[in-house]
Amino acid sequence: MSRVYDRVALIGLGLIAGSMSLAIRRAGLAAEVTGYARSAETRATAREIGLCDRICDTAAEAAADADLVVLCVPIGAMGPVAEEIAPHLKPGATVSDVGSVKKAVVEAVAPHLPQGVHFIPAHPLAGTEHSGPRAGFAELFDNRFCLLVPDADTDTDALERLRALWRGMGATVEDMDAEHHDLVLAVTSHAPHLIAYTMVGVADDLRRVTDSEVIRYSAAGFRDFTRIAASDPTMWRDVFLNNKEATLEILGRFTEELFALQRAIRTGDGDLLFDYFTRTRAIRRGIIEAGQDTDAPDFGRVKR
Ligand SMILES: NC(=O)c1ccc[n+]([C@@H]2O[C@H](COP(=O)([O-])OP(=O)(O)OC[C@H]3O[C@@H](n4cnc5c(N)ncnc54)[C@H](O)[C@@H]3O)[C@@H](O)[C@H]2O)c1
Ligand SMILES: O=C(O)C(=O)C[C@]1(C(=O)O)C=C[C@@H](O)C=C1
Repeated sequence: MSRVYDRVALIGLGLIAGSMSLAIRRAGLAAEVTGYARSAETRATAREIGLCDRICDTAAEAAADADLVVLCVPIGAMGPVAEEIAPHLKPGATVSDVGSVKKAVVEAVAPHLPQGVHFIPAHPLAGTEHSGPRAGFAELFDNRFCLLVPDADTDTDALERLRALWRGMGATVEDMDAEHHDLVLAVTSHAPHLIAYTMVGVADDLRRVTDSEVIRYSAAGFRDFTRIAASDPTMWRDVFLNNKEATLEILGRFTEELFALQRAIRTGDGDLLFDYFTRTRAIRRGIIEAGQDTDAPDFGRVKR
């Protein structure tokens, strides 16, 4: 794979930035990857494990001279970080991000960026429940989608280079507009996470009543929920605070369906339950036929 950028700067050194650095270096996509994280402890860990070619003590130092700067911080930190690096950006550089919400990130970041800097938001549909600089691995983006959010004014060369970077990291790249992205992800990622958090919370409340049996005898379905509900609290707090409208819309629909199923159970309406589960099973089979892997945690993986 050939070099796409001379210098890539990653701001925020957790699961996604760590995986990006390893994937970029695996494929030789940049001459140098610099990194910055807010806490001295994270920077020390990143240095110790050789996560990037160079770890900087300020965001400005990491971003200076970079051809691509990727914001890999929680959604709520995107705006302040953009403001901090803005005066140090090289003319012609591209700024991108990996945030799980797009409209709020565009609104928070774009106003800070100077003329002559290209801003192309992105979202790799890949992750795990782990966070921090030790969580990254080079294969995270292999066969996953990465959604880019260009607009009508986006520079085509800058867009092609960012596409080449994500393809080089193993991802399948598609474009989407920010509002549509946030609605789709509210269905496929944000609401499911909230439901998992809730279910594990309910089980935790019940634990006191059932003498820990819900944990001891947790079945596969519940274990999947606990994996998802172990995800980073800061990241997910920021996702919900910044994709409020779409998430509330989907949760409203979810609650209505839940009430309908609840009623069917109470009234013994087996036909309704059977028909409903038949329909949802077909959706699962459709995902598999479309080339996505069968394991729930691999949702988002694509056939190449
Ligand atoms: N985890 C996932 O599954 C996943 C998947 C796709 C996208 N994302 C998005 O990627 C971003 C990063 O997520 P992650 O999973 O890598 O999180 P993470 O917690 O592993 O890493 C975030 C890093 O940002 C640092 N940080 C926080 N605030 C900062 C600030 N103000 N300035 C500099 N550094 C700061 C933290 O110290 C940490 O090192 C989030 O916006 C998230 O929505 C996450
Ligand atoms: O597999 C997981 O642990 C994830 O939650 C990854 C996941 C998802 O919901 O699919 C989480 C948030 C993202 O923004 C992208 C991917």
